[in-house]
Amino acid sequence: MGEIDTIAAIATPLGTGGIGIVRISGPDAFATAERIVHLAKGRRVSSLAGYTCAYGLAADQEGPIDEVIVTAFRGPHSYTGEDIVEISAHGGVYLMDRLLNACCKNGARPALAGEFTKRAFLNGKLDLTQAEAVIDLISAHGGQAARAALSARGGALYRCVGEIADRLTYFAAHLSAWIDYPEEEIEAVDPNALQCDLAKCLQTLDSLAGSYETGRLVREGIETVIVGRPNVGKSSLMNLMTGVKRSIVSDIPGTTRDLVSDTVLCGGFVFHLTDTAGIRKPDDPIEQEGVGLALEQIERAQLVLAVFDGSEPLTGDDRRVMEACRGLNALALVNKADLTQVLDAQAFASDFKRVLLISAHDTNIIKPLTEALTEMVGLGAFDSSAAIVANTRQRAAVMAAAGELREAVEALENGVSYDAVAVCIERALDALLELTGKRASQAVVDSVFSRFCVGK
Ligand SMILES: Nc1nc2c(c(=O)[nH]1)N(C=O)[C@@H](CNc1ccc(C(=O)N[C@@H](CCC(=O)O)C(=O)O)cc1)CN2
Ligand SMILES: Nc1nc2c(ncn2[C@@H]2O[C@H](COP(=O)(O)OP(=O)(O)OP(=O)(O)O)[C@@H](O)[C@H]2O)c(=O)[nH]1
Ligand SMILES: [Mg+2]
Repeated sequence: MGEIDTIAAIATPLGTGGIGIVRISGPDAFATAERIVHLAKGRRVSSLAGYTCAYGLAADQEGPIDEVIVTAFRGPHSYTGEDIVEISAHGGVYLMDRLLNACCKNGARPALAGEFTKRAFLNGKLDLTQAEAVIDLISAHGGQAARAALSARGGALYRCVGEIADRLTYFAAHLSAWIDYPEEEIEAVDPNALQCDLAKCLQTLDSLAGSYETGRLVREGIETVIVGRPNVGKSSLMNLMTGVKRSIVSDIPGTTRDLVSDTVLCGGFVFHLTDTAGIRKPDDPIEQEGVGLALEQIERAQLVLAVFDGSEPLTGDDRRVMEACRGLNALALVNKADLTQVLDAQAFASDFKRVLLISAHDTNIIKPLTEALTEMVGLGAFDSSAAIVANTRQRAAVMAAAGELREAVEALENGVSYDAVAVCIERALDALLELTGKRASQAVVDSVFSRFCVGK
């Protein structure tokens, strides 16, 4: 390991903004900032106490750059655990670039992607799951994903895994003491109790591994397609949900021909909506292509919203839509609730998981619709404060640990030697410590931080 040096980066997005921040971290952070920023009233950057800020003028050898605010953090009480100075200037590509250059001529070097957070990890400020949560926080598109990432940043997964790791450490220690020092007065290992304890850990790991799919839906959003025969109100529903005039609406059947897509937030969850052409035996080749695209979307979607017109009897085209939805995750929306209803909800019972009466002209339906949508994709009871597995690295580690514990439980069941059980427990422990980074290889750590952006 070489000497720890001082790094600097632009921490705010590159563009025009009210304020832009250059962040400096490392042993020379204060000395570097002092050479660039001249504080008002004769104060010195190097004399600033932690968690204080001061007004000044930043300059390089060319002359003044901008008026700035300097914020001081004294290690270990900072994001990275090192000394940090943040210089906030007016946000602008030129100003930020020039400030960063000034830092790099005065004792700092440009930070690599993720290097601030990597230093925070190396200084014990966060574990690998918390570091990964920082990426998820930055890239969250909806409230639920952001809350889940914040829970992980706060250590939800870290604590859950840590508890299991602590118990496994205890079991492993007890087993090896029992095996290695049979003549000492060590409490006998009770195979039934151990099997039961391991099974409990295994159960927690299995449910954690299962949480990956839920987390993915929350992070990435749900591919949702709106289908139905012409004129039932698909585009009206699209516009109601997006809150803008996204699709053309008219009383002429066959208005929508192409796919129209947009992303909406419902209950803090992200839904990628696609409005489609009305499904019918088309009159012309262009419409025919639109119908083909609609049918393809049904196959691809994670959630199908099938719209019907409640004021009219079911037609052959309606039945074709029902058939296309059979066996899929589909919700029947009986539209035009404001008109006299002739459809019987029973008609949809066999092909759809749920039926909802709506009017695409009424914003009051958004609430019950949101509830139905989230329930349809299994997010009705989503708890954003619970520990979840947030990426494939985490899932692989959890599954590896679970696999080892399964083997340990089986070994106990079959009366195999305690040696074999101890080996499995040790391996499970390795997988969990790699997950949190307590015992992770350089390659694992590097690959986690390679996903970060510069300045984070
Ligand atoms: N200006 C600014 N805002 C920011 C950050 C930053 O680095 N700078 N962050 C960067 O991502 C996030 C906040 N993360 C931070 C985490 C810990 C500490 C910190 O000083 N920790 C100390 C003290 C904690 C305490 O008082 O309890 C410590 O850990 O000892 C600072 C920022 C978001 N907002
Ligand atoms: N009364 C009433 N009319 C509605 C409702 N929803 C939609 N409409 C009307 O139904 C007609 C068709 O609406 P669209 O949203 O264009 O229907 P579509 O399913 O997208 O039709 P295509 O694009 O042709 O497949 C329009 O005149 C809408 O104003 C509703 O809830 N109540
Ligand atoms: Mg339409």
